[in-house]
Amino acid sequence: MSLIDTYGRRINYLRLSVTDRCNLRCSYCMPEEGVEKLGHCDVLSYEDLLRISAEAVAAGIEKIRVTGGEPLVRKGILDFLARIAALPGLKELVLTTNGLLLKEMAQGLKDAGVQRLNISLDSLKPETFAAITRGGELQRVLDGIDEAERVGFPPHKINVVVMRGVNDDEILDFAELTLKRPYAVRFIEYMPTCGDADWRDLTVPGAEIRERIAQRYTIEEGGSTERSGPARNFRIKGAPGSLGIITAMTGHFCEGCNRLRVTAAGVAKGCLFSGSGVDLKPVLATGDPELLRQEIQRIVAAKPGRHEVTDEGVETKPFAMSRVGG
Ligand SMILES: Nc1nc2c(ncn2[C@@H]2O[C@H](COP(=O)(O)OP(=O)(O)OP(=O)(O)O)[C@@H](O)[C@H]2O)c(=O)[nH]1
Ligand SMILES: C[S@@+](CC[C@H](N)C(=O)[O-])C[C@H]1O[C@@H](n2cnc3c(N)ncnc32)[C@H](O)[C@@H]1O
Ligand code: SF4
Ligand code: SF4
Repeated sequence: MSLIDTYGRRINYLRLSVTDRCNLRCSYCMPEEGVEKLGHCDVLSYEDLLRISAEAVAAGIEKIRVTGGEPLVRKGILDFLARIAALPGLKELVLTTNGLLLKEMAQGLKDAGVQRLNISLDSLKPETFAAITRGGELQRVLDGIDEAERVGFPPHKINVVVMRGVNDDEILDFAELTLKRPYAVRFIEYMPTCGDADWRDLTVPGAEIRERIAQRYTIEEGGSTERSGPARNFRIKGAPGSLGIITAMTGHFCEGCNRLRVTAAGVAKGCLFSGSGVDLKPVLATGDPELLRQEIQRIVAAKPGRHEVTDEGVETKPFAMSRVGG
């Protein structure tokens, strides 16, 4: 089976948010006081998340990325991941994390069948890291990254949200990390999802990030695979690691978009910026897998052609990325 939308795009990638909770409060993701938490009844049970995943895979999804909030803070996550990994037909199970709990959980994640980790890391300086994350301890994340490598994960993808005047002085430091380690460092353009008025000052265009690296190093174009994300990849000549830029604001990767999202509250979204999305709870309540599969097919059919972030900002209402899963 395959899921093809009205623009001819094959949708084979599901981003599944398992919680809206987080052990950090990144300034670009949520307000300082945090966001109102979903009640326990509003968060989908693991059983329901599994039913959605099973039907999505049966319909044509090949890759599932588990995200959040912070997925590693949800109780029982390792058992859940092992059950997802066992779904027949699923080719890739991957996870996006802030890395704070990796030191303790890396082995468990590997044993559960997670194949690869994307780790958010916005600064290599303890004070800047603490300021961006509002209290996070950099060393814990670095230890977690090392531990995940030690237990045998393939080279990690490191996500860096670049913000002018905050961490853009570290673009070269992050690029140089790929000279020492085989990581895929991806710079993400800051998106004004929280409705902030000063986003123009903060967003550093991908072209500028690349140019700053190119001024210092010879760069070569790098490849991307069919199920790979929205990053445009390149590398410093001779480096074991690679670099990528996710031009969420200035670029147009929507024509190649292959993804579907389900939030922790059970709302399916054809696009990161889809306003209200489709609540899957009523169809889950019927207990009928066929109806669930049909609903997934309908959401794919209604997937918008492009994003609603333009040079003017975000057209949709502000939202906390932690609610949608990035
Ligand atoms: N606009 C937009 N941004 C996205 C999309 N997918 C990912 N991003 C941005 O890229 C960030 C990093 O995403 P990840 O969770 O690492 O997933 P990914 O980039 O799909 O990862 P891979 O599948 O490993 O390439 C997200 O949090 C978003 O900020 C997308 O479909 N549209
Ligand atoms: C919402 S987090 C969820 C997973 C996990 N807590 C983490 O931080 O990796 C997923 C991704 O969204 C990105 N993100 C959140 N808000 C963003 C924003 N305003 N602009 C760009 N990326 C953002 C984060 O950097 C992170 O890589
Ligand atoms: S980006 Fe991830 S770690 Fe940071 S607040 Fe959002 S959900 Fe938490
Ligand atoms: S903005 Fe929407 S359509 Fe564009 S790549 Fe992201 S999810 Fe896909």
